[in-house]
Amino acid sequence: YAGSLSFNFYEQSCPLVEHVVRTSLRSISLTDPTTPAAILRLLFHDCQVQACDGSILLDPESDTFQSEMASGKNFGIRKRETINLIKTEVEVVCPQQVSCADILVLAAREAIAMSGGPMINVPLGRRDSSTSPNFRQADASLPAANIGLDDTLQLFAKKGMTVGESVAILGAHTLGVTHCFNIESRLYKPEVDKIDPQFEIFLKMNCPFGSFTSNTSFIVNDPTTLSFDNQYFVNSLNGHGVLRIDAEMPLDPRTAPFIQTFAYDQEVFFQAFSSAFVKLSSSNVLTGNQGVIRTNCNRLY
Ligand code: HEM
Ligand SMILES: [Ca+2]
Repeated sequence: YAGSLSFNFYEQSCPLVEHVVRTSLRSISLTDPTTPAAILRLLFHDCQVQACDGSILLDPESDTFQSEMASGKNFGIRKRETINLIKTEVEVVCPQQVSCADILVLAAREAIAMSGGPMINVPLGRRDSSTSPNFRQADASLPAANIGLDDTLQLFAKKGMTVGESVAILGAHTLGVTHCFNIESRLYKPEVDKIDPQFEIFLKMNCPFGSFTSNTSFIVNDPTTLSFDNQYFVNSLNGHGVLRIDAEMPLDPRTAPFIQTFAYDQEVFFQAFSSAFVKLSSSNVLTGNQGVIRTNCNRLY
């Protein structure tokens, strides 16, 4: 049967879960301050393939090596092991109660809050996938790095987001980095979107031709890459959007008003982001007795 998500789902079965996720993620982030960015992107990529069901956490099956992580669109995805580490701690206090999918959602909302963003109240009760999507499914479901605005708005409309919420959720790019690999086509292949000439010089200096396979050449997504603030919108208004979508939104009449509002008023951004985050993380999830509660997030059984 399908159940439903609720805000007090673990009140009886695991009242400590939020506390465990919070303290654990905080201590891990002390040793690597880029953890919050990685966790937030990890959540998006989990939710995009099937649903937020922990499928991205599954290791390749030894005989096929065809897990969704084999998709090129998951380039740069990190910290899958962090979720399993937190899961191990949760298993100690409440064995077999909390899904990996919920732990990832809780970790992502802690990642946002600990970086200075809003503390988002998230509904819980997701179940983990009992199947392992392959890289083809991930290829088909994840947006390309050079996706344009129409396709992006369509993608988020499928999660029930308004245009304002779609703009807000991309404010997640207030954290973290983009590897040169992901802007190769923007910089060195004839593309439809125009780059501010000064900024193009900056990008090409940091991502010279031939740097694409390197794991160590990247551009920060906004100047305050460790803070969850509204600088992403200020940055993209100034023509410094790193990805095509970051650059297109301030130029399109459908999205420009939201970019301006969010750049001007961080509180309005935080509110729109919070409702978008709940939609992103609740869409089409497994509940009730669908799916499973994994013991080890990286394995099906
Ligand atoms: C049209 C939709 C989107 C596209 C095309 C897109 C694309 C990308 C790309 C290409 C990167 C760079 C990855 C790398 O090179 O390591 C990135 C980074 C990132 N994205 Fe997105 N993204 C989208 C939506 C989202 C959403 C909805 C979220 C979260 C709610 C998100 C969160 C992040 C974060 C936090 C990073 C930084 C990761 C890190 O530093 O490790 N993105 N995104
Ligand atoms: Ca998934």
